[in-house]
Amino acid sequence: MDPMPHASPEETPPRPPDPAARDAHGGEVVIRVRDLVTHYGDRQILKNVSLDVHAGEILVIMGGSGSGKSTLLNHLLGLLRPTSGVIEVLGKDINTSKESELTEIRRKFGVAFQGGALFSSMNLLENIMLPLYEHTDLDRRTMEIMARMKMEVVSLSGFDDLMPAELSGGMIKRAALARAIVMDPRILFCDEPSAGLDPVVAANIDDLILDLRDATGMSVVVVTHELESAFKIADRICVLDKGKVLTIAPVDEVRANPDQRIQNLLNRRTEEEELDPEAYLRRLTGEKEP
Ligand SMILES: Nc1ncnc2c1ncn2[C@@H]1O[C@H](COP(=O)(O)OP(=O)(O)OP(=O)(O)O)[C@@H](O)[C@H]1O
Repeated sequence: MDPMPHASPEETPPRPPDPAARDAHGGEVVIRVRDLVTHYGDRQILKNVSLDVHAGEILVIMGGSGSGKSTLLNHLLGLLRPTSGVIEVLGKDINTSKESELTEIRRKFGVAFQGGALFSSMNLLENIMLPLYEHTDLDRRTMEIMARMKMEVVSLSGFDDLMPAELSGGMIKRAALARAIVMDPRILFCDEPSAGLDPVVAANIDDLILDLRDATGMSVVVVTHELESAFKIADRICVLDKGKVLTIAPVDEVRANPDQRIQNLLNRRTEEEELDPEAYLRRLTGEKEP
């Protein structure tokens, strides 16, 4: 008997789906939030927030100051317990998960914090290796190689020995991204990845996030105030207002949404620029930004 019968073309087994090739809006759900309610003391901060994040998509969370973006992000990271509601990350309910299960889920996501959150006493290489120390038993040499591969991805090769105080704002953001992806996460969370950077450096960070997503197929959740950045990188935008989701939709739909609260948020930058007399004067005189 032929131990390996040849399959006819009709019998060819189906290929497993390629997550990177899936439709960003119809693919597997990697984060599922339902009716999330949270309080600080007596004050209700999030009001029945529901949203999904799909495999391979970039979801940008926007909203005015105090609208609840950081609170929502902290919930997704399992750092806060809600008053009620469900938060499932990669199929696990993180509110009811044990600490050991939470650690297992956290291995599968990376976080790039707003200020970089680099340890000032460690050099760049050590900072980027940190998650490997925390979550793996790899030998130091392997960790160094893995960290350097990610430093190359974010254009920080050769800066192993620099201390955080010696890095520019853009380098700190890139270092934070390198550390966040050093474990090849399924989900990357970025808190204000381009805030405080000049426009060219900020645009580089946006390109980097897009390239990382395209290369790995990971999902990315970004909290940002930067409108240009949101429009450039988002597949979908979730607009929060006073703890409620006003809309969660593709960029073009959000821009065309007639809701005045959404339009106020989207037009904020233009209004701010119009009201800035110094910027106006600089435009007239052709002087560069200080
Ligand atoms: N630890 C806390 N204790 C009490 N109230 C808090 C706490 N953290 C945040 N808040 C309040 O909760 C609300 C939502 O805050 P949050 O930081 O989530 O908003 P945000 O949209 O991220 O704002 P920003 O863009 O200014 O960072 C705000 O009114 C804030 O004052």
